[in-house]
Amino acid sequence: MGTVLEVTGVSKQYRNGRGIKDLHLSLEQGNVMGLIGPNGAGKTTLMKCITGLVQPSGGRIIIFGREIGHDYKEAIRPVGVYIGMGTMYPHLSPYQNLKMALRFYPELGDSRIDEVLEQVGLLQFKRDIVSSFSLGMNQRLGLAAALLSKPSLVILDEPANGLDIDGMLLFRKIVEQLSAEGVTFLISSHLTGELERICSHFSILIGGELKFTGPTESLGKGKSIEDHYVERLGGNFYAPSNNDQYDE
Ligand SMILES: Nc1ncnc2c1ncn2[C@@H]1O[C@H](COP(=O)(O)OP(=O)(O)OP(=O)(O)O)[C@@H](O)[C@H]1O
Repeated sequence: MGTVLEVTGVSKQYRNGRGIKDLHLSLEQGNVMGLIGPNGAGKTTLMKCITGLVQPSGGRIIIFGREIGHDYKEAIRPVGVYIGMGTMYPHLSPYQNLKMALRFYPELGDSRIDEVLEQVGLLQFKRDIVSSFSLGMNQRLGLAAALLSKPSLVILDEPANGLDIDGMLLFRKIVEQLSAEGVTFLISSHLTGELERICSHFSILIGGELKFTGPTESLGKGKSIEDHYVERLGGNFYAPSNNDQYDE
């Protein structure tokens, strides 16, 4: 088993001073890493840095031995990503959206679209218009898009939000099956109970700083991820500021 992702001293400071500070994280092949933290902790920012959607202010990110700052195209090739809604064209169907994404993977045929839509339970809605989709259906489609290229590292930002019970079971099954085949996952979520079921490892991010990273089995007997998280907060429940200014 090799190292898939190495995040070394990664920081991102937005102009409003917020962001993430000096994060160190490492994922081995087949790991399912859950990323938890309060609203505004920096989970999405970290994922955006890893996938090159945001330029870090410092540090190094290496995916399968390739540094994304130097060799972005090759480093990102084995990565499947779903970071939030709004990445699909709403006036197009799932088929049309995925067909566009498939252009970057000439080795994969059209049948791959049906395969991933089937996997996430959306095949019957293949020709519907995405703008008619519910939150859960959008989440399923995002997961399908992330899996389309048969990635070796899958990065999912709050993929379980809005999923119904069937969707949750499907999601769990997909993660279990693929990780058993050696696919590595980084998944952010507020659903700690769900993460406990699927994650081999978890990390806690609070106020842009990593407070814990380690195997789920290192939780003490009878202790949940939520207990661990509350301990790390040290009773200081975090309230995100309401004067967010969005800039790079
Ligand atoms: N483009 C931006 N410009 C300025 N500040 C930003 C930007 N994006 C995020 N931030 C700030 O950086 C911090 C981390 O945000 P981020 O979205 O990474 O948190 P998160 O952990 O994903 O939160 P949530 O659980 O609410 O999705 C927040 O304080 C947020 O306001």
